[in-house]
Formats: sequence, structure tokens, C-alpha cells
Amino acid sequence: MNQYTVAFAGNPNTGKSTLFNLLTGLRQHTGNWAGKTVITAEGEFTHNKHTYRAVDLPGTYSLYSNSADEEAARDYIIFEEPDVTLVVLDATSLERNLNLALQVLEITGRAVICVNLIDEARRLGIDINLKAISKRLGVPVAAISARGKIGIEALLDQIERVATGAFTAQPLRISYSDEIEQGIAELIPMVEQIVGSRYPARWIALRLLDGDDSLLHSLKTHMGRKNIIGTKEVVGHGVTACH
Ligand SMILES: Nc1nc2c(ncn2[C@@H]2O[C@H](COP(=O)(O)OP(=O)(O)OP(=O)(O)O)[C@@H](O)[C@H]2O)c(=O)[nH]1
Ligand SMILES: [Mg+2]
Repeated sequence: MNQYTVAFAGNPNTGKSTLFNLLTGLRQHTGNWAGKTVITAEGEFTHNKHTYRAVDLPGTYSLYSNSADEEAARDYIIFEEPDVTLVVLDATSLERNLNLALQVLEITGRAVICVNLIDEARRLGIDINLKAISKRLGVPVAAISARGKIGIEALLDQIERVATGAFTAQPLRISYSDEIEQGIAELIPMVEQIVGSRYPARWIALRLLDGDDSLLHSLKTHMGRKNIIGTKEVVGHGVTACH
């Protein structure tokens, strides 16, 4: 019997907490992340022979450091390295919701896409091709209604496949313009030299190219390495080289 950690990510109002409450029941507690004002909830559930620690992240539209919530969700996924990141999407506005899913997949392939509010989508006559989404994104997809308690077992099976490593993800990799790809390629070796192979170097390089100071700050805090600040100059050159 193993214990795995599952982080619940998603846009605001997609039913993360409804699912979280359904799975964890009373086995949950809330708290503050160190140094952050963002409130988080943690709980536990079991499925088959495994125990899962569930972490309900704040709802965010992106992981681009636009707010304390986005920074908290981003930092959790990168630095706490959950065994599974569950991306909860609203089935009635998939196009907007998939944006966050793509960002998560740029960070980690250890993800499951949970298409929630399937009851509402059905009511509106929206038909969702889960197989096609799963094939395209390269990670498992499950449709549920957290409120109606529909599809939960199948979702947990998919979480288990990713947690145990039974499923090998091939997460969709977004290609950017030649200029940006060149900048990323130049930065990756430098990023890897500093953060090692543990963290998602491509994604970090991409954010650094975008001048994401908050990520630099978080890297410095989590790595405890002063010389990360030095990357700012390196990044400066990277950006220049790419123009
Ligand atoms: N019809 C329907 N409504 C749902 C479902 N799941 C959640 N809801 C409703 O959607 C609303 C938002 O649910 P929450 O669980 O609070 O959403 P959340 O993602 O935690 O929201 P934030 O914490 O603000 O990010 C609530 O009114 C829920 O009852 C579902 O499967 N079907
Ligand atoms: Mg919530």
C-alpha cells in the first residue's frame, strides 16, 4: 500500500472543492502555505489499495504569476512535485478551461484531466469526445459530475494509473515560434545546470524568457541557492540573443 499526493488544479468554479469534499469527506484540514496568504485544504482518501493525500489548490486561470493564487498553485505543482496533478475542467466551457490544462502539461506529464459538470454539459447538448482529448493531450481523461457523484470510480482508476506509473504519459508539447524555441534551447542547459534535472527546465526557460520575476524569486527560495539571482543576467542575454 502506497501513499500518493494528488493536487487539484483548475479554473475557479469548476467544482474542485466539490470533488475534494466528496472524496475526502471529513478527513480534511485547512491551513496556510508557508509565507503565503493563500488558504489551502488537504485531505485523504483511499482507492483500491492506495491512500491519497489530496491538496485543493486555489482556482486559477493560468500559472503565470498574475496573483498570489497563481503563484501558489504554480509553486505547488513545480516544487512539491505531486504524484498526480488533477486538472478539473468545466465541461460547459472546455475551450477556455483547456488553457490551464496545457500549462500544467508543460510542467508535468503526471496529470489527469477531469472533465467535470458533465451533467450540465449533457443538459446543454454538449457532446465531448474524451478519447480524442486524451489522445491529443497524451494523458488520461475522465468525465464526471462531482455534484451528481457520476464517474468517480473511473476517475480514481485513472488517477491510480498515473500515480503508480502504470500509464506512461506523452504530454502534448506546444511548439512556439522559431525565435522563442531558439531562446528556450539556449536557456535550457543553463537552467538545468542550476536547478538540476528534477524541475521542468523547458517550462522554466519559457517563463524566464517572459521575464517572470516571481518565478525567479520562487526558484531562489525553493532551491536555497543564491546564485539563481545570477540567472537574471543570463536570462537577459538569452532574451537579447533571441531578438
Ligand atoms: N451541475 C453541477 N454543478 C457542479 C458540479 N460540481 C460542482 N458544481 C457546482 O459548481 C459550483 C462551484 O463548485 P466549487 O466546488 O466551489 O468550485 P471550485 O473549483 O472549488 O471553485 P474555486 O475554489 O472558486 O476555484 C458550486 O455551486 C457547485 O455545487 C457538477 O458536477 N455539476
Ligand atoms: Mg474551491
